[in-house]
Amino acid sequence: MPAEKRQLNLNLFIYPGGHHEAGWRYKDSAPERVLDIAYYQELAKKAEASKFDALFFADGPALADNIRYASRFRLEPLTWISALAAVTERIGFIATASTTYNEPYNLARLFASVDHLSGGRAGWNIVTTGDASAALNFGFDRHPTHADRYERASEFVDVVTKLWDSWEDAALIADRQSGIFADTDKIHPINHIGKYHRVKGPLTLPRSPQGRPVYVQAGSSQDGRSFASRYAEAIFTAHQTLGNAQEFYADIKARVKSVGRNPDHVKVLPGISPFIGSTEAEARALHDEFNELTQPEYSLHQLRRIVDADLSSYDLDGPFPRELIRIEGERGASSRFHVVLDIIERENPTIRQLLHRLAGARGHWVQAGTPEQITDKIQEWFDNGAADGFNIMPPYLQGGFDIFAEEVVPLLRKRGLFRHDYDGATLRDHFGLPRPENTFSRPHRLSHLRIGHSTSKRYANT
Ligand SMILES: Cc1cc2nc3c(=O)[nH]c(=O)nc-3n(C[C@H](O)[C@H](O)[C@H](O)COP(=O)(O)O)c2cc1C
Repeated sequence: MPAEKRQLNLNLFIYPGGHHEAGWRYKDSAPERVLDIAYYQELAKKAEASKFDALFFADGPALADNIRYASRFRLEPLTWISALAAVTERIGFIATASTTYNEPYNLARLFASVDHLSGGRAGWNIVTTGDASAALNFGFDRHPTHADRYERASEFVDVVTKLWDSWEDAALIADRQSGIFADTDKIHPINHIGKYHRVKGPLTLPRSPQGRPVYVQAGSSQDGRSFASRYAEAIFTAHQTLGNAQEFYADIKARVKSVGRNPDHVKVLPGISPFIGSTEAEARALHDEFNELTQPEYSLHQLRRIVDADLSSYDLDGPFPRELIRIEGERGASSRFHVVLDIIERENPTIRQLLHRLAGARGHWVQAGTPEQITDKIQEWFDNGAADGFNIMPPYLQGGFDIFAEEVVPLLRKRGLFRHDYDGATLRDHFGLPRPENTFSRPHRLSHLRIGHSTSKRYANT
């Protein structure tokens, strides 16, 4: 039997008004529905009918500071996905949550609850939060540095992992006859004392269907890559060229291998925002139509956030003043800054051209073409060591997704690149990821467990 052909993983990445910054203004958008659960339930059902792996929701714990011009409010993702899991059966849900502005115990409970209630369909996009203004919502004077945020993130994930393992799989018995509901010998405190967190445990509920929700990571800096190689099972990333995406893909897979993990168990998923037309000219005209709807005040503000240069007094149709950009410090550590710098150096755009390049998807790959051309591009990256799948980022909703589902998905199937139906029931099944062993159940941890055992008895009696 020939080995089964490698399959793409596809997530629908949802921004309420679509990914193009002016998407909410497009005539076929529905900005009046962006707080209506039925709107997202329709989308989730459509993505499930197309057999997508998951829906993905970004987040940050602060209001975007230019909400005047863009549909960039933020619903809380775990609340959001709970309501979507209730009306779907197979599709996964990936919710973003910050390790800088949460506590591990609360977050472990939230995700474990969603994983249980959805039957094993939860994923966690682990972010450290780039938006410094979030600090002011949590009683801090200052946003921690890039390095400190990643250091805290590592300890945070270690704690959450231990909490998710604190009930062994066999701990839940519910035996009417004996009257034993749970085997307390199989429920362990974690007794974590670290630099950032002190957590006794155990968690308030049994191990979840997937063992742990799928660990997703979305930072591509050096710190981000090293974090990803240790923890991530799927990686979201933004690239503009095949070459850059290949470099990232090869680097991540090598790092994963070097820490003794299986590179096939870490899916690299760049973003693509497709403008689709029945001819290339029609697709380009559609893209132009969106760019006409952009508002320079918003676009300049967005650019300033990435490159920290004030361009408001410059002629938008003049050359981009490269000399304003400084690479050192925090900014130089951020991967999105380098994506933008790379566009400036490669394409030498005017300021307006750069604003339009970024308006589509904030530095993600924007492609305008026929369904055939979009399919070719996806296949090119998939076949040439640049991607295991993609975050599909429709420029507007819902039509921007509908056309991808109706026109591109069938072509991907025809080429044998995408599933006709789900094989399994959980998000891990869709991504081809194993269910992780429980760290408390491993034979070599038995001596440790004995210590935990006596403590767990104490816990049980209090
Ligand atoms: C597809 C994608 C989605 C992301 N979603 C979020 C998000 O929801 N919240 C967030 O704070 N950062 C998000 N990020 C940003 C990264 O998590 C990270 O903070 C940023 O890239 C800076 O980190 P880095 O310098 O390690 O790349 C996302 C990045 C990508 C590529």
